[in-house]
Amino acid sequence: MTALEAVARTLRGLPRGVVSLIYPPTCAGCGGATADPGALCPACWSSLRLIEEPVCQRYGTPFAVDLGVGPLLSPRAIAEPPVFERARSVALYDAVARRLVHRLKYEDRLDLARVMARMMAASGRTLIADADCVVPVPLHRGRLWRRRFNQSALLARVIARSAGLPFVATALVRVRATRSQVGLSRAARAENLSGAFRVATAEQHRIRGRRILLVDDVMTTGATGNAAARALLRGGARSVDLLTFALVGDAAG
Ligand SMILES: O=P(O)(O)OC[C@H]1O[C@H](OP(=O)(O)OP(=O)(O)O)[C@H](O)[C@@H]1O
Ligand SMILES: NC(=O)CC[C@H](N)C(=O)O
Repeated sequence: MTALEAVARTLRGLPRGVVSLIYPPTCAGCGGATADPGALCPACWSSLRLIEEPVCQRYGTPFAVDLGVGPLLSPRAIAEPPVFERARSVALYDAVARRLVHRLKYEDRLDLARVMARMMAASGRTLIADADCVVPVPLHRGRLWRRRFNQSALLARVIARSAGLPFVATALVRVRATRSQVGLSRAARAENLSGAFRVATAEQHRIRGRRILLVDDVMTTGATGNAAARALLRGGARSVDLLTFALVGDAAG
């Protein structure tokens, strides 16, 4: 057991009140004081722009007005249908959502995965109900080595566990070391991700005939979701839905 594991085990053994005295609970969004560990403070909670129905049935983008007719498709979903069946996200990628995503991904705040995944499980309940297994968008092994963790896998694992679904972490592989999508145009994002994923032959049996719930932290243009869904469908998946924590409104974000 490492020193860190020993500390973690000791803390787990202590009553919650004692742990809170040593580590007072802080807001997952701004770091300010909160009542509950892993929760958002009232200010961050109210600024999070949660996505609610009515949404585009394919992309999960919110509509400004409820037209009272369903199922609804956005003009983009008609002009440019995605490879995945349906995408859903918890919140628009505004200041609070961005902070959560960046803290998890770039500041090693792995503890945030649990609270973010819980919100994803709620927003994605329809997708989860139709899924046979949960697959994270993989990182290329080089980036995984540098980052030391895959933020999407952390989210996917919690979602899978809470739903009682198999967590299939290694069947989808990123075979090309793509540059980050950040700062790329819509067309460049699709180009960057084209052919980046493949289903590992040895694990094809875990994908074949299955309804896959693909999990990522953010969807911007859907290029990553499309490329991953295409690989999964080629690998024999029956269908692919995409669940992300945040949805970016503009493609250059
Ligand atoms: O919908 P899209 O336009 O494809 O954009 C979303 C993708 O971009 C980000 O990844 P990034 O390329 O920054 O890689 P990283 O997660 O490894 O940092 C994000 O994590 C998604 O995977
Ligand atoms: N790659 C992405 O789409 C992430 C969202 C955003 N552009 C950022 O800089 O954080």
